[in-house]
This record gives sequence, structure tokens and C-alpha cells, in this order.
Amino acid sequence: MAIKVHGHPYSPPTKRVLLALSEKGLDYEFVPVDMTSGQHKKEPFISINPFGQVPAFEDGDLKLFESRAITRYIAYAYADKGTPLFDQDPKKVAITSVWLEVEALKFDVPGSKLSFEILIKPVMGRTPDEGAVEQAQGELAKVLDVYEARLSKSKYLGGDSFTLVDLHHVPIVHNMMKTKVKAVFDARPHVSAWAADILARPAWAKVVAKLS
Ligand SMILES: N[C@@H](CCC(=O)N[C@@H](CS)C(=O)NCC(=O)O)C(=O)O
Repeated sequence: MAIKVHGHPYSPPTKRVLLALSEKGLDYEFVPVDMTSGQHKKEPFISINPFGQVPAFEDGDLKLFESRAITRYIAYAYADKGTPLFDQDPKKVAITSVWLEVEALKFDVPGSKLSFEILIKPVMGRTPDEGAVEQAQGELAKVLDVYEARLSKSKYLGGDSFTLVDLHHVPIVHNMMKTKVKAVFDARPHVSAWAADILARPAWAKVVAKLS
């Protein structure tokens, strides 16, 4: 049975899942969720994600939510296809796990906030909260100082090759490059080179083209 991703084209977690599928070269059906009418808060959507958030995912009879859990499933279930997205060696797995946590708990908090304030609110006809933007930008800068040190020693955050860690960052980094927050990346040469590298992946270009 076909893979289905229920999501929204503006949603970074939705794009995270689409990028994992794209890196694996898998066919899938993108099912747009009308969030303005609250489709994500009603059945049948909430039978897949009871928290009423996009994305939701189906692969045959398997139904999942939480974008990072979905990408892990894709990486493991389709390990023999497309780009390898995780390591086998236990020590490398452990290091990758550290940076997966860092992305979810430290990078994504200010990153998603900035994305929402600067890019999504104006689309909704709302005004960005400049105080919240300043605060989130300061938090992100501190995270990127740590990334700069890490990326001066290894090409990617998890190690020498592109993994789920880097993949999880792509949608928010893409959004930040369209805003004044780009300067925070540009001020850190290793971070800037890493951002350019991960955004140049052909699999990401396919996701952007599919959603535009
Ligand atoms: N941790 C979740 C976050 C999902 C999420 O925040 N989705 C947003 C769109 S980007 C959403 O559905 N917001 C609507 C709501 O929370 O009611 C994931 O990674 O899948």
C-alpha cells in the first residue's frame, strides 16, 4: 500500500518527513490538510494524530505522527534504499543521538519560533512580535556558537556524513535563509558552509518543487 503524508506546505515538520522520503527516493502521496478550517482537529485526521498536529503518516497499516519519529522509521525501514541516513556503529549511533536531541530541544525551539513569527504570522495577517523575535534570535545565536565549534571539527553535525541530524534541520534553515536571521548563520563560517551544503541537496530541491 502507498505511503501517505498528511500535512501542510508551510509546515517545517511536514517538510522534514517529505525530505526523508525524497532522500530515499520513495514514492508517496501528499495529502494537503486544510488547517484554516481545522481539518487537523477533527476525524479522520485525529485518529492518526490525536494531538491534532501535522504531519501524520501512513505506510500501509502503520500510522505514525511526530515528524522525527517518522523520519527514523523511514531511515530504518528503507535502509537499503537511497541515501543512508544513520550509522550502524554503536558509538556513532550514540553521537548521532546526542545531536538529534540537540536539534529537537535546542535548535528547533528558537528556530520554529522565528519561522512562525517572521514568515507565518504575516501570511495569517498577523504582526510579528519583535520582542519574541529578538529573544529567539539571541537563543539561536548561542546554539549556533556550539554548532560552529562542532562543525569546525566534523563536516556534518553527526559526523563525517549527512545523517538524519542534518536532515532534521533543513526546513527551518531554509526558512531562516529567507529572513534577517540569515546574518546569524553568515557570521559563523562553518555553520554557513554547512547550511549551504544541506540546502543544496537534490532531494530538498525536489521537495521544494513539489510543494510550490
Ligand atoms: N513535534 C511535532 C510538531 C508538529 C507541529 O507543531 N505542527 C504544527 C504545524 S508546523 C501544527 O500542526 N500546528 C497546529 C496546532 O498545533 O494546532 C512534529 O515534529 O511533528
